[in-house]
Amino acid sequence: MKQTVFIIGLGLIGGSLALGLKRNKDISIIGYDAQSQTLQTAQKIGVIDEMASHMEEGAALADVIIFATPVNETIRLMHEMSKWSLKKQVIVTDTGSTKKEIMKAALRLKEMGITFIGGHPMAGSHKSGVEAARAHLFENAFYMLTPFENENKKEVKILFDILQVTKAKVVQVNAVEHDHMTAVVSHFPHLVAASLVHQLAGENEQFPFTKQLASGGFRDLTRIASANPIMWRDITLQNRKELSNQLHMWTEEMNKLQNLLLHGEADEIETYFSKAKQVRDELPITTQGAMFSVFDLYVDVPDYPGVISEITGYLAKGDISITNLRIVETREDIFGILVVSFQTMDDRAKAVKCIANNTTFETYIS
Ligand SMILES: NC(=O)c1ccc[n+]([C@@H]2O[C@H](COP(=O)([O-])OP(=O)(O)OC[C@H]3O[C@@H](n4cnc5c(N)ncnc54)[C@H](O)[C@@H]3O)[C@@H](O)[C@H]2O)c1
Ligand SMILES: O=C(O)C(=O)C[C@]1(C(=O)O)C=C[C@@H](O)C=C1
Repeated sequence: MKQTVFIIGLGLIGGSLALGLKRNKDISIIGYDAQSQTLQTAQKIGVIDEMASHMEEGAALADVIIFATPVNETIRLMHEMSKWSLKKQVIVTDTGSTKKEIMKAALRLKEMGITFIGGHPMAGSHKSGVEAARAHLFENAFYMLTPFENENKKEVKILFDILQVTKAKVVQVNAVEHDHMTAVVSHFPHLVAASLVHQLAGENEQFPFTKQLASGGFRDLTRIASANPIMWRDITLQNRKELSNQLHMWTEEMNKLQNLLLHGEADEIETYFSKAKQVRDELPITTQGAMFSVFDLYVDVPDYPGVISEITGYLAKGDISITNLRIVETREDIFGILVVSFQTMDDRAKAVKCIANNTTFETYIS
């Protein structure tokens, strides 16, 4: 059955969803973005099938409406939506990183008989904008749905089926639990990353060389601080209660560490690091083989048969030896899924050029 999906906000997430959903030939995508340049680019590079000249126009034609806008803007638009004319059976969803406030705003839609199912794909990047959109962004990532409890079972199933083509692992959670869990693994780490960068910036006057020394560790820890500030302003404001609790716990943890250091408690410090290492090493991502050695290269490739031999073929032609090759089956904190290892840094640098010359796949060095 043909379905029309209307996506509002064609940035990294809206654009990636459009590309992912378009793999299903029965889905046609109408798009809208507040930035006319973005809307035109989305049409030009084939992210959407059709442009809506304004939101109500696209909404009236849609079987599914997806808000992929910053979360405060999504709430504002959900209020406006109550004035739009929509298809009777329309399913409305979003991609926002917070869910409690969004579901609160959805109560008004519910009273009007409009089905709203909260959504949040746990995959993304510090990049934003339609140019960064990728059809395969959600492959193997968790995609959380937060319907109203015990309601809309039929519509949840329809949305679940539509999302299957993105190859995400679609799961249902409750909005309050969602905001607690994402505070721990996503929102609070963002505060920490930003604060570490500020701490480095504070060194600039007296020790300007410090920032040049920021290599692997600092860069790994702070990559996410390069993300869109407006998006993160909205997320952290909406989830501020959870973040305040996390901050409180973190402060206690830091005080505990400070004490151990001040008293030179060598054994306890070692135990502290050992426990952290154990938990970190047991995270799904590392058991799935994502550990990297010094000369690993992450190649952001779509999941289709033959893609590995395509890459290794180009490297062989370029006379570049590889020492290992593996697939990372999650996109939760790194971009590429194909990890190619090299014996030397020089080989890896040659591989970056070789892949850029022969493909459009992006490469990353963790
Ligand atoms: N970036 C991530 O890693 C990530 C991951 C999962 C979910 N999310 C969530 O998805 C949503 C979108 O994030 P993104 O990374 O795609 O951001 P983005 O900045 O790449 O894109 C947002 C787009 O929304 C448009 N927009 C803003 N206000 C609008 C309005 N009133 N009407 C129409 N368009 C409007 C912007 O012009 C922009 O093109 C956010 O709610 C975010 O919390 C982000
Ligand atoms: O990989 C990144 O850069 C992200 O920040 C992605 C990330 C995350 O924290 O994991 C960020 C916010 C989203 O709501 C979901 C995913």
